[in-house]
Amino acid sequence: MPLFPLRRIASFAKPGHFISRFSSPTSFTPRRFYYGYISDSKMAPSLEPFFKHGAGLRKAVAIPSISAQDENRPDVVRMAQFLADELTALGAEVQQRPLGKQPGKEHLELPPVVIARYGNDKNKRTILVYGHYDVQPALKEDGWATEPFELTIDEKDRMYGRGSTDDKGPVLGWLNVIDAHRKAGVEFPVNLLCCFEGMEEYGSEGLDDFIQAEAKQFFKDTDAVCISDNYWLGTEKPCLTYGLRGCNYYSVSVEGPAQDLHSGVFGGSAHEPMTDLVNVLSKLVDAQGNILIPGLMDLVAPVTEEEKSLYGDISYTMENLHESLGSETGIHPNKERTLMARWRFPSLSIHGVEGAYSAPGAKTVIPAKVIGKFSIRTVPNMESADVNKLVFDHVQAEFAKLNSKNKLNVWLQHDGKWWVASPKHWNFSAASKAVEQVFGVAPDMTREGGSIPVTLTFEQATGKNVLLLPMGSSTDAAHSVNEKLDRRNYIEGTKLLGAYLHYVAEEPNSA
Ligand SMILES: C[C@H](N)C(=O)N[C@@H](Cc1c[nH]cn1)C(=O)O
Ligand SMILES: [Zn+2]
Ligand SMILES: [Zn+2]
Repeated sequence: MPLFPLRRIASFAKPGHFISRFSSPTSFTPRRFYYGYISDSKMAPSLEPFFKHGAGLRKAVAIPSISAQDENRPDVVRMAQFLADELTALGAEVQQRPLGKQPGKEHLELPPVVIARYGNDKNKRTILVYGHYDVQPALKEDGWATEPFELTIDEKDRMYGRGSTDDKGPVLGWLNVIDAHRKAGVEFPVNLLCCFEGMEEYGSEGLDDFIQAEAKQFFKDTDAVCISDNYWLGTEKPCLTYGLRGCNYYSVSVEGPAQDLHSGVFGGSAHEPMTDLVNVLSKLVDAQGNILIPGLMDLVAPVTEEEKSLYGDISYTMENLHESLGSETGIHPNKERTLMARWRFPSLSIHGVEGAYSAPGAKTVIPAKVIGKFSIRTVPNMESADVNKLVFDHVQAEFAKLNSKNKLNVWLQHDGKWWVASPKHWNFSAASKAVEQVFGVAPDMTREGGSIPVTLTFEQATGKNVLLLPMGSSTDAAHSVNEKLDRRNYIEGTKLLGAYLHYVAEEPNSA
């Protein structure tokens, strides 16, 4: 790896250099835009029209690419086109690959996978980066302080908007890195393959088969994989992530009456679906987070003494937990147990009920059919089929105890496997050096409580090491109201992705 690009990237890591031009709209001129230094003192509080991909994040957030809502499918497709156009303008070879019909919703076409290649030099390593361009649902009336699909920057440089941290900010981070190298005239250190999907928040429908099929085709040159789609443990210290929990997502429906009923007329004389459902849901998990499904915890691999010893050194405090919760309602008394609950043990969450009255005001209706939704985050060594059997048997058994004449159905909506990798690989060493360069600290090695279903697929299909390199922080509220990405994380995170690619280029092969 020639020294020159690394020197350039070292200066790129210092405040005030080219990435910071996107924080200085007032001093923007085309001449200075060309890799020009703009002093920090001129930083303006807003991200308005500066540098293409700062503006790009605003445009991306404005597209409500909600994969879970059928009516937003055209927006998801529009978002794919947006990314494809941006990548093409940056000089990448881009394809939008169809994935066919959505299983169970055959009237809907799955959104395309956007794949791209930037560089094709046999003497360079090839890094495959994955991200997703779909987002969770969001409505202003859910409690957002601002419009969810309008990037809004406050006085503390927090950039609010659905998808800002999960995962449009990180995806655009990769594009920013390409753009910055082109503008700076710095040779790109690796060949980059991109794989950006539009169904991650709905269980990555269709992507596994695509990755398997392309492993020896489009992805064949891959030397390592990097995914930026999770979060730091706190707000100050970056981390590298080597594990994820899996996710089995279930629906349970209860139905009886032919239509909704007047509760004054029929209350007390008919079995009520909502009452049955609430009873069944209450038998899944207790208030301390203990899963009540018999046999489920027996599937979990025992925690070793060596593993336990890793938790003490992680930079995390109960204050970090409280800050990201926005309250002091954590279950466990200390950081070790809290982190184990998040990374090492399964959890069961109840997400909502379809068909139940949820608008403000008092409506005295008995819903005729309700569908409860819950998911289980899985960990080693839980196999999806075993989990499903225990869940289905338990739900049916609890329903039977109610002696209700209603009808219950329970089914799996989607599942994704847990993943744990070895961080002793050049991919992780390169990222660790990049963190030290950009942030001046060694990263924590973490696992993540959330799920990225295709991580394991990439590992198995390519046979290569996978690294998770997060950009956002613990207070970003991904999936929640007021999701945000701090401008600092966006800027420094973009530098981190760029520095990582330079270290990848010079890191020796792992033993
Ligand atoms: C960690 C990642 N950014 C994420 O949010 N993943 C989702 C994936 C998922 C699984 N089932 C449905 N979506 C998550 O962990 O909820
Ligand atoms: Zn995500
Ligand atoms: Zn997500």
